[in-house]
Amino acid sequence: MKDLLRVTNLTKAFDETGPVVDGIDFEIRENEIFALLGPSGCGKTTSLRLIAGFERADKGSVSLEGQLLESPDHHTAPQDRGIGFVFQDYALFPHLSVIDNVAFGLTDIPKHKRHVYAEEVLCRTGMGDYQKRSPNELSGGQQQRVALARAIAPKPKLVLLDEPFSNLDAMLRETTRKEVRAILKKGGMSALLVTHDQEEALSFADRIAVMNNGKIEQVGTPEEVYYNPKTKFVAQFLGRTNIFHADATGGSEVRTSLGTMRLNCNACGKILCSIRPEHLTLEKPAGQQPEEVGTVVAREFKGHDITYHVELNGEKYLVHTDNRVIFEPNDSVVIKPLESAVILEGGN
Ligand SMILES: Nc1ncnc2c1ncn2[C@@H]1O[C@H](COP(=O)(O)OP(=O)(O)OP(=O)(O)O)[C@@H](O)[C@H]1O
Repeated sequence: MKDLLRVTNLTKAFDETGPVVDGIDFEIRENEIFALLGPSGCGKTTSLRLIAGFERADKGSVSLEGQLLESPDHHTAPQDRGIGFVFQDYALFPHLSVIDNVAFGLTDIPKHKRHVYAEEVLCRTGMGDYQKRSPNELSGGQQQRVALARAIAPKPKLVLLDEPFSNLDAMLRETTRKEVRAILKKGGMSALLVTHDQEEALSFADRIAVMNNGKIEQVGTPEEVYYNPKTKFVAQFLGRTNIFHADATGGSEVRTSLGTMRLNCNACGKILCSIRPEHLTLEKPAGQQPEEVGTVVAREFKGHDITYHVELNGEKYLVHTDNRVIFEPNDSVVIKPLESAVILEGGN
């Protein structure tokens, strides 16, 4: 797949406290949905605004299909970038009907054709029956689909989505997310989603850049960043995990307080590792040494699965099992790894 958007060493400071976007690099490919994921204040929205053209870059560049859009010496105006936006608060024009909202930006096509085309796009986003309504007569999810119709109607090469689902309740958020993804994929469009919600990024994007403190810590597919985090921050931000130290001796196995465990690569020396709770399971003790036997200290029953909190040698571990593995608090248990642990630091 060809690169569509290329962001190189992009840097922005608002004051002397230092850059809020600090030398980020990534590219978005054609037909790709990409997410910038990170905690509040890490610089996601500022990155998006630099790409959109609402902020000026201090260093680095943004280019689309090889055309420079932004650098310290160059600035293409937002409306000339071929980029569409969908914001958190939908930002529909309240005094215009749904169809007029969508037709508004279609200045490149003759006036008499604008409504015909706007109707076509509204049908594509499932809003064909609501053309005459005003935005305040729509639910949040419907407004969001109109906002998407308006953003994609001028056929932008790239659509920027800034926390577009965060004003929707949990149920509607999930369905709207699925629908929007399907619409973008069907239309062969590329999109950049900004979110602090890891589940949203994991389920919506083809690839994710995990951002912390103005920098990108890792770029990868949802599976890569979740199961093979490169840093402690990425491991912890993407979901619950167990972090532990170990002494590696040069091979791909290591003795840990959880017993002998495989590693994701050969390592030597002190290492910091991560293993997801669902990559561990529990068994009844059967002749293990006392230091290999832990105690269940709490249990979270969630219907189809269970998370156990287990104390072992003074450390707490999380173990996620299906609901057929039943232990009670105070039971003695042995923790068994089902997969390799991932090295986060050290080991070279
Ligand atoms: N116009 C501005 N002037 C000064 N500081 C700003 C400006 N815009 C953003 N900031 C600061 O830059 C930092 C990054 O903000 P940004 O909105 O990019 O973060 P974010 O990751 O999108 O956060 P959130 O998820 O809360 O929206 C924050 O500390 C913010 O206060």
